[in-house]
This record gives sequence, C-alpha cells and structure tokens, in this order.
Amino acid sequence: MSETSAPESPESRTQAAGTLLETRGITVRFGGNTAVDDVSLTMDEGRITGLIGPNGAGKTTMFNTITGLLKPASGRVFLDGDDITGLSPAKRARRGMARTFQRLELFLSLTVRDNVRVAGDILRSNGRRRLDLDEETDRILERTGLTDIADRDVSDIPIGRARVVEVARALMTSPRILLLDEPASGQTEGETEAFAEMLAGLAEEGLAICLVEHDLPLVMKLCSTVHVLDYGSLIASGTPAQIKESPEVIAAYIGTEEVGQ
Ligand SMILES: Nc1ncnc2c1ncn2[C@@H]1O[C@H](COP(=O)(O)OP(=O)(O)OP(=O)(O)O)[C@@H](O)[C@H]1O
Repeated sequence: MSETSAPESPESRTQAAGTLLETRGITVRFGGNTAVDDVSLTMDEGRITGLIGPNGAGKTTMFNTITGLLKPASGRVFLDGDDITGLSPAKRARRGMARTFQRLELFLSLTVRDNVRVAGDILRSNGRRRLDLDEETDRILERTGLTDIADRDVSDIPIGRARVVEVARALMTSPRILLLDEPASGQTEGETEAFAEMLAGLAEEGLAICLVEHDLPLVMKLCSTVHVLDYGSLIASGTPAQIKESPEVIAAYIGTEEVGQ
C-alpha cells in the first residue's frame, strides 16, 4: 500500500461509506465453556478489519457464528442491516458472504483452476446464470496471481499459494464480505507481501475483508480497525496505533512479544 494514494473515485467513496456487517452481543458456549462472550463488533465496506487475540480467544468461533456454522446462545448478526442470525451458511453465501478456513478446505486432486471454478456454481444459482464461468475463473486467477500455476494439482503446490487458491475460490462467489482465517499462515515473506498488496487492492474496490491472523505486523499494516478478543471477550477495538498502545491488549499478549512490532 502506498502512502500517497490516488484520489478516490466516486464509486470507491460510496462503497467505503458504511458498516456492512455487525454483531450484537454474540455469546457462544461449548458445554460449560463460554468461547465468545457478549461480543459486538462491526466490519465496513471497502475496509480491512482485523480480528486478533491469543490462541483460544474465540476468533474462529466468531467466524463460524458470523458465517452460520454455529448458532449463538444469544446475540444477533446483521448483514447490511438485515438480521441474518437464523440463515443457513448457504443463504449467507448467496447474500455475499465468503470465507476461507484455517485448515485448508481445497480439493487436493483437482487443479488450481478447477478448485476456483467450482465456486462459480454459487454465482450461477444466485441469478448470474449467463455468467461465463471459464472467463470469470481466468479473471479471478489473474487477479490473485495464480495464472502461472492454474493447471497444477493443488496437492502439488506450496501451502502459501494454496492459501491464495482458497481466497480465489471465495472471490469466485463475487462476495461483498470476505472472512479470512489465518490466510498468511505457511506463506513465505515474499508471498505475504504480494498477498497484502492483493488484499489492499480488493478493499479499495469496495470489498469488506475481515482478517484473523497471527502475523500481527501484517494486521497492523493492512487494517483500518482491529478488534481484540481475549478469553472470549472483546477487550479493545480501534486503529492499529490505538491497539498497540492499549494496556489491556499488551497485558493479553504478555509473553508472546508480538503486539509491539
Ligand atoms: N467445537 C468445539 N467444542 C468445544 N470447544 C471448542 C470448540 N471450538 C472451540 N472451542 C473452544 O472455544 C474456545 C475458543 O476457540 P477458537 O478456536 O474460537 O479460538 P481462536 O481464537 O480461533 O484460537 P486459535 O488462534 O488457536 O485458532 C477455546 O477454548 C476452544 O477450546
């Protein structure tokens, strides 16, 4: 991301204008364990929002609740102002929600291209029946820098690039919000740099991105807002600069030596 950015187009101004996703008072329990405790947070169009916290803080549980894989004990999820708490993951996907998984969920014996192409079915079932899937797949492969390995089996490529394949597959559904669960894990430094540039570009085009990531320098560089979970509770929300200074956040990360970087 460059320091001096070009003037915003009218489109990007309106796209960046507001809250797209909101959670209100989300609580999730597993038996007697409260994994997420009364968490309210927002994610904006055209912005990258970070969701961080030590291991077991509740980040993936929040993702699973937002995407509909888990039902909260209490609380609501809103997309574009609509209460979607009762909707299935498939219906949320049709409304523009896409995600990647911490443990890769790719078809290992299929090529990169076919892994991306399969997601086009969601688009087709979403009223875009005449979409040319081959053309759209090629466009997404190009956009995500995967064209050079498009014909290789996923089992045959490095994990860092397989993570990008997951993002490409999510983009194939033409999402409005993209939730990424530790997408940089396993990437080389060079891969993470290219990845960061791609995410910044996607946000500039209007996409809302939520980033769960243990690579804190990456989070601090990309995100306009960062939410911090600790033992299931939201302990801080703010700009990266505010988060780095927060005594609660520093205390939560003591021993990990990560947050000050
Ligand atoms: N399916 C489950 N059944 C029981 N407990 C669970 C389940 N999933 C998560 N938990 C517990 O909920 C808490 C939050 O876990 P979660 O995976 O959401 O944390 P996280 O912040 O994503 O952690 P990490 O950074 O290690 O991925 C933990 O105490 C975890 O053990």
